[in-house]
Amino acid sequence: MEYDIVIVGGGSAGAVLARRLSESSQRRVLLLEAGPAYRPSGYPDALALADRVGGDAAHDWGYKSEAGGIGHAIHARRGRVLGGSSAVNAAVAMRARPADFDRWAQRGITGWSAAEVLQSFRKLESAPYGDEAWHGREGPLQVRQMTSKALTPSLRGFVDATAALGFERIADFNAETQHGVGPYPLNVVDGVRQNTGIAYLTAEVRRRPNLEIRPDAEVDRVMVEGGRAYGVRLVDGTLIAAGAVILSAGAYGSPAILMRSGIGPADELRALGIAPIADLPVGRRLMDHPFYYNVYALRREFNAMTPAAGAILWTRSHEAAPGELDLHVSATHIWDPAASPTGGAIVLATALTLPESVGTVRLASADPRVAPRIDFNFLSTARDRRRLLEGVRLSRQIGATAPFADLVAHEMEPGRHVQTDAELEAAVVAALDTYQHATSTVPMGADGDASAVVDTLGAVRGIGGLRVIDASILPEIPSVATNLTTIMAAEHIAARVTDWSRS
Ligand SMILES: Cc1cc2nc3c(=O)[nH]c(=O)nc-3n(C[C@H](O)[C@H](O)[C@H](O)COP(=O)(O)OP(=O)(O)OC[C@H]3O[C@@H](n4cnc5c(N)ncnc54)[C@H](O)[C@@H]3O)c2cc1C
Repeated sequence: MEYDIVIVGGGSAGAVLARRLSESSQRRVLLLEAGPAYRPSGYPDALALADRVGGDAAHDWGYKSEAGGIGHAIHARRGRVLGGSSAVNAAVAMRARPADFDRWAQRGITGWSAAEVLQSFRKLESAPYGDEAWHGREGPLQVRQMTSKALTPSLRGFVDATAALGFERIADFNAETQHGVGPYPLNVVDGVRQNTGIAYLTAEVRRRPNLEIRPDAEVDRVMVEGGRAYGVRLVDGTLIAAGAVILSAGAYGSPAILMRSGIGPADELRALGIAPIADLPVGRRLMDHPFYYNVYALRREFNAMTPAAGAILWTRSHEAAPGELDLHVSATHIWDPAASPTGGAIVLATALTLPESVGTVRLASADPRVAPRIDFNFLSTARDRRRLLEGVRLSRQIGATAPFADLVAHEMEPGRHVQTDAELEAAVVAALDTYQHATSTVPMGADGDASAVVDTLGAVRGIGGLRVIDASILPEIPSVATNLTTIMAAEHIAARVTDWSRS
């Protein structure tokens, strides 16, 4: 056998694992990535420039969700490149809150308390600001706090208008207090998005003789015999043997690979002609943040749209549980200026950050070239609808408050003709998008939790030598963007597993 460990997917989590696991020169690590692997300084502009969000078609998996209850499909973006979705995201570097980890504990999950994960959050970052109690100074990921001065006039107007409505100003969302408004922390340096292919897989790390990174290598399935994973098969039929397999293919990729390998809901697999080897609830707990864009045309004299991100209000609906912050209003310029009559626009996007609606990821076919079926099942509860609409009303209230209101020409979306609750609900549902934060399709859980697929260190139940470590194992979606929490999860597990071949 040539490799001790094969990691499938070099995204937010996979790049972390490739670096950490190859720190021991005795361990031979292979990282397989379906997309290309650019040099750290060689990413094309479509991926490198932080103001361009979502990448391009050449580096996207092209997934579309099912229309479902909201009546339309959504482009579920995922980066297909070394760095994964961290190479196409908005580079907002915010951590899950202690209240998020408290909910994990309520599920019986141990080892992931707010105090325990804080050390892993500190370990991942290099932040030249903030209190050392919260921040790391020497981690691979460069994180910078946007200042009010660096914001465009309209983004600053958003912060000031929100503060004028009585919300607290937050200088550092990654410290003790999150309830309020302030500029984003970003993993951006000199306008370049620091994806994990850059931050974790530096030229020096890539030179390690015991680490091989193989691009353009798409995995079909995990090879399992006698209840043990012994390698993977690529879509082109190549077999690769390894002592242990880690799936880090993301919230759509990892469940799809598991199911093609016979690990998933047995009835569904049989119906597709796949022989089940472990009947587990893979793909049954898809969670994501529903997202609605309240858009304003900027007045021509305030048309600046760079930097694109931004600032955020993190707050709670009237129905939030105690201690929870279940709404975001995120202010960015991620909008085509040509679509604005004034040549400039600002988006106040509302997200429900603690949705109770749960969706699914299923296989459409045993053929790895066929995309999985993604059903977000957004707004399937009345409470989710009410809370999201409360957020959109708040966003429009900010939109009508000075100084923001003085900087914009008019509201473009949903537009002034939308006034009644029924009109607003119809407009929000018709244009609903995802925040692109899919999680929990291969959820971790305590022993005895029948809805879990992996244990608290990512080991797949009942299969030896197989782990899943990426956004799919988060037991539920955190109330914030998911990149930092995914990177943290990889750091957290990498530091705790002592024998990767056992599970
Ligand atoms: C447009 C967009 C904007 C976002 N904005 C933010 C933001 O500003 N802040 C934030 O915190 N989060 C953001 N997110 C979410 C965040 O980026 C993701 O939660 C995070 O990157 C997920 O990490 P992951 O390791 O689970 O998966 P990914 O990073 O997606 O990595 C999976 C990797 O596996 C590879 N792969 C998949 N299948 C296979 C296969 N069969 N064989 C081989 N390789 C495979 C993929 O190509 C990819 O490289 C955004 C996401 C998107 C798409």
